[in-house]
Amino acid sequence: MSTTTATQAIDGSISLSNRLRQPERMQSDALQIAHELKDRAQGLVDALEGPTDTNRDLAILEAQANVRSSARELERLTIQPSDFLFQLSVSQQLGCTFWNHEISHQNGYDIRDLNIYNWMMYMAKETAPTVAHFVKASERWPGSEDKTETAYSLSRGTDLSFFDHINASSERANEFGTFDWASLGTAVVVDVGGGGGDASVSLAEKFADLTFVVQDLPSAIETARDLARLLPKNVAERIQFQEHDFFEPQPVVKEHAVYLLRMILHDWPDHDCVKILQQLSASMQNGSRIIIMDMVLPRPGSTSLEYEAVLRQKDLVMRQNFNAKEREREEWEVLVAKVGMGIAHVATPQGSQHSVLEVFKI
Ligand SMILES: C[S@@+](CC[C@H](N)C(=O)[O-])C[C@H]1O[C@@H](n2cnc3c(N)ncnc32)[C@H](O)[C@@H]1O
Repeated sequence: MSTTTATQAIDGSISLSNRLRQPERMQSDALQIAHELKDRAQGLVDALEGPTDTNRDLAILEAQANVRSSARELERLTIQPSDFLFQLSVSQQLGCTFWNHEISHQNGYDIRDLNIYNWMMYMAKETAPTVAHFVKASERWPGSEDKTETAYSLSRGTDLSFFDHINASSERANEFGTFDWASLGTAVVVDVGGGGGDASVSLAEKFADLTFVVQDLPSAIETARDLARLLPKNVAERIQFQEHDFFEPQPVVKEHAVYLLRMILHDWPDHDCVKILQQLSASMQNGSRIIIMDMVLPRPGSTSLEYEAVLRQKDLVMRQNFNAKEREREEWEVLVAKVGMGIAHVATPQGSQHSVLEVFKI
């Protein structure tokens, strides 16, 4: 193995171990040994990169033996689901070069790939607890075909079915809960660039006094209207669909109207956002406001590396697709100030990547 390969492997494992060094995993033996393994692997790299003298070969042999010993210890452990990823990441990056580890060779995943990493985190956090409760659930409800008597519901301590539980705790439900929609009374919510109207439908189901106008380009509105035929009457009768280009003057002009921009502005560079906001500003009346639901990027280093990487990856996707971007709080402030507006409130619901920004005309 070249020293470059070794160094890359170590670098990779160091950044991964930082990403995975969450408090809930600190207690396990596996983690301790994995850290020891990492240190010992670093020792091997040092030995390999060390000065070429008579002690070098001995140092390499000794370091290699240390690595093997930690690796064997790690392999002997029964590893908890949350530790599995850590072991896998270490063995992926170190193991395949130092020893033949079954998992790394069989699966061939590169855990440095964020998608693979996210998938594995999902498996460990979401799927593993369900799997772990399968036997108990089978014992408690032998042969049950009831949607609420599952390993999933047992593992989450809920009486709800999978989908009801997901919906009750979903990011969207959470996200919408951040703003006091009920306080608007009988206002109209204009869902600007509302797509299929999903956001309006979710809100209409919860807030019976609100009415909605979902605006989008003609083809999107056509599809949305088709889908709306499936909605229950008490929801459908409060949602209108309207073809509207948000670069054109806003047709809904009403006191207390709320203009919802959900996942819109991140698709556009600043100069286009200014045009979109100017059209809304021109139509805003007494008590009107804009609710922006979009990402507010954390300042570099202010959150975990892993979380920041996920968000910044989305920032790159915006750049790659639209020459647009995700914005930090200061960037949002500068943007809305360009159209004479200010941000009254920013809230980031727990578990959501989106924030809710309440924007008023100054
Ligand atoms: C990322 S989607 C967001 C949809 C919706 N707001 C949501 O939260 O699910 C962006 C939406 O903007 C719409 N859009 C793009 N350009 C538009 C324009 N010039 N006028 C109105 N809508 C537009 C797209 O059709 C699409 O539905």
